[in-house]
Amino acid sequence: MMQQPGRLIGLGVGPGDPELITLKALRLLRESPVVAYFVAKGKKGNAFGIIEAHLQDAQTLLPLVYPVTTEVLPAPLSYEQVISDFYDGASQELALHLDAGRDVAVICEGDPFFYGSYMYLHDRLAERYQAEVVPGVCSMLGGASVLGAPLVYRNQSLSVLSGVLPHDELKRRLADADAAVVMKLGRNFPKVRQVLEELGLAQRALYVERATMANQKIVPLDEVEPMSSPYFSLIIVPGERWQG
Ligand SMILES: C[C@@]1(CC(=O)O)C2=NC(=C\c3[nH]c(c(CCC(=O)O)c3CC(=O)O)Cc3[nH]c(c(CC(=O)O)c3CCC(=O)O)/C=C3\N/C(=C\2)[C@@H](CCC(=O)O)[C@]3(C)CC(=O)O)/[C@H]1CCC(=O)O
Ligand SMILES: C[S@@+](CC[C@H](N)C(=O)[O-])C[C@H]1O[C@@H](n2cnc3c(N)ncnc32)[C@H](O)[C@@H]1O
Repeated sequence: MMQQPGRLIGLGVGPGDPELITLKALRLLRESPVVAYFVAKGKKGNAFGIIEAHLQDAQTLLPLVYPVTTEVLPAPLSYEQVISDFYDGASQELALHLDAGRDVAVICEGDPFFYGSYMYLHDRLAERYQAEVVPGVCSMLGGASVLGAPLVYRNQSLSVLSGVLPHDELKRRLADADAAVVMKLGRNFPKVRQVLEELGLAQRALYVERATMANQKIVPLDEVEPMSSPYFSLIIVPGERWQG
């Protein structure tokens, strides 16, 4: 008899506070024989840190270690190729478990479909295997909560922007936004702050590092040390308050 393949599960575990995991994610995490997680070299993994207290001895752990995050690659290696090969390899590793009938939960910090690496596994595997995605509280909502910043009132629209965007592109989009969230700061921080200053938005903008995590830090935007901003930080420009 053919072995019934396992399920691929993209499991959002929330932005950091272990209590911000959903009941459904917790149940599926406990039921999954294999737990995979993305992690930067030499680090513990943010998603892993959120759920590790719930793991049981019988579960197989599958760390998927990024070959590169911020390092400059020597020619002829390109970031896109190295990352694409990495996702190919990770998908094959997962497929071995799925083919053997084992469910694999890929735990994701925040939400899996919101800038999560899980998306690249999903794109490679979801046509071949049954895939289930459990949404998580994403970082911008965790950030808005700890900053005490209502995001959008009434008919305002929210722009979610990547700090990786070039200066002019970021400026054009921010100039048009009622309210905005800028993700992926890290080395992009000085450029993002510069744009906010040029637009006169710096006073309204709020900055948080590792929102809801134990080492969360909220710093006034003009006091952030430019080169110390971690990748896990974001800026919120809340919508103008509506006197309802
Ligand atoms: C190149 C760069 C640019 C960019 O963001 O575009 C980038 N990651 C950078 C840095 C960085 N990444 C991480 C750390 C350690 C953080 C720490 O632990 O403190 C650091 C910083 C460091 O190493 O110092 C870990 C990490 N990365 C992702 C997750 C979440 C997840 O996997 O869900 C986690 C946490 C896993 C966990 O721990 O739970 C996910 C993504 N990161 C991607 C790209 C995309 C994948 C590649 C692709 O497909 O292109 C994707 C999927 C986002 C996407 O799709 O856009 C940027 C350089 C910016 C710069 O120049 O400063
Ligand atoms: C690869 S994306 C992952 C997003 C995640 N899947 C989510 O749902 O929020 C990484 C970016 O999310 C933001 N981020 C994730 N978690 C964060 C947190 N706890 N506090 C602040 N920013 C966070 C940062 O801007 C970071 O550069």
